[in-house]
Amino acid sequence: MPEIRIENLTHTFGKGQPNELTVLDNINLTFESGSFNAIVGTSGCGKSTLLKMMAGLFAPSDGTMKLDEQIIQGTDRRRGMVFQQDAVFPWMTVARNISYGPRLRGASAADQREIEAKWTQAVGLKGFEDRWPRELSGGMRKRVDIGRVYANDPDVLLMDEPFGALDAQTKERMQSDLLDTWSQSRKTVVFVTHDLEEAIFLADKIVVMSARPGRVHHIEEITLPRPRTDAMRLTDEFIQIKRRLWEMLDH
Ligand SMILES: Nc1ncnc2c1ncn2[C@@H]1O[C@H](COP(=O)(O)OP(=O)(O)OP(=O)(O)O)[C@@H](O)[C@H]1O
Repeated sequence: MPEIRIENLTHTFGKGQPNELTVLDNINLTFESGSFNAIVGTSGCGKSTLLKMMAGLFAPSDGTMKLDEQIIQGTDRRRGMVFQQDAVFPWMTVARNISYGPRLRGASAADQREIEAKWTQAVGLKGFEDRWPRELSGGMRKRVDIGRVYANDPDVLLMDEPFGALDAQTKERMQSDLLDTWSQSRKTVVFVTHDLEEAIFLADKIVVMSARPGRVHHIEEITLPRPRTDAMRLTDEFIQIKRRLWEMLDH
């Protein structure tokens, strides 16, 4: 499993123009192979920009971003991205959505059925294979999104507030289920969120960013044991981490 290394990365939108805006300033980060990482910070500190660069959607104005020593350039199936808004195709059933990537790459019908069965089960959608997205709740559509990214078997999962639009209870269920899926394959995950509790519950490492321009303010290693359980959210250790991180954020 690969490691992501970000070195001396700076990004300025509209460089050289009167309205140029430096959103990321000298970022140095390593996301270890197989680790679950979260990025938190106030709105506008550049979290999504950093994640989109890791996806290869655009290049930094300065510095490098490497995956296994190779400079990240352009999008690649090895780096799967889940956005806040679900990207489910409304004209495909749940199963067809999930096997979309492999089908595009020419997987046989038998392989597609196998992938559909594996991932509908893994993301908790068994029994819903033939449903249409319009028949699903927001949480279920998110499950389709995650299943579809996993079905591509990426090495890295980049998640931009994937549960941001869900109610609190659904969100907690999705977090636990995501950890279950992740623990079976240990892909390298980078998860952007506003929600400190979500970051602490999920991650091995939390990057706290400060804004204007976005910089790495602090890195918190989370040593809570795995598997994580909902009861841990109420422990003193958890609450103390949350309080400490909350005080670091620019409010
Ligand atoms: N394509 C773009 N062109 C110009 N400015 C941009 C572009 N994309 C983002 N920005 C600016 O860059 C800054 C960082 O945006 P970004 O979306 O990365 O922040 P964020 O930390 O993810 O915010 P949020 O938590 O609100 O999603 C913002 O000031 C935003 O307006």
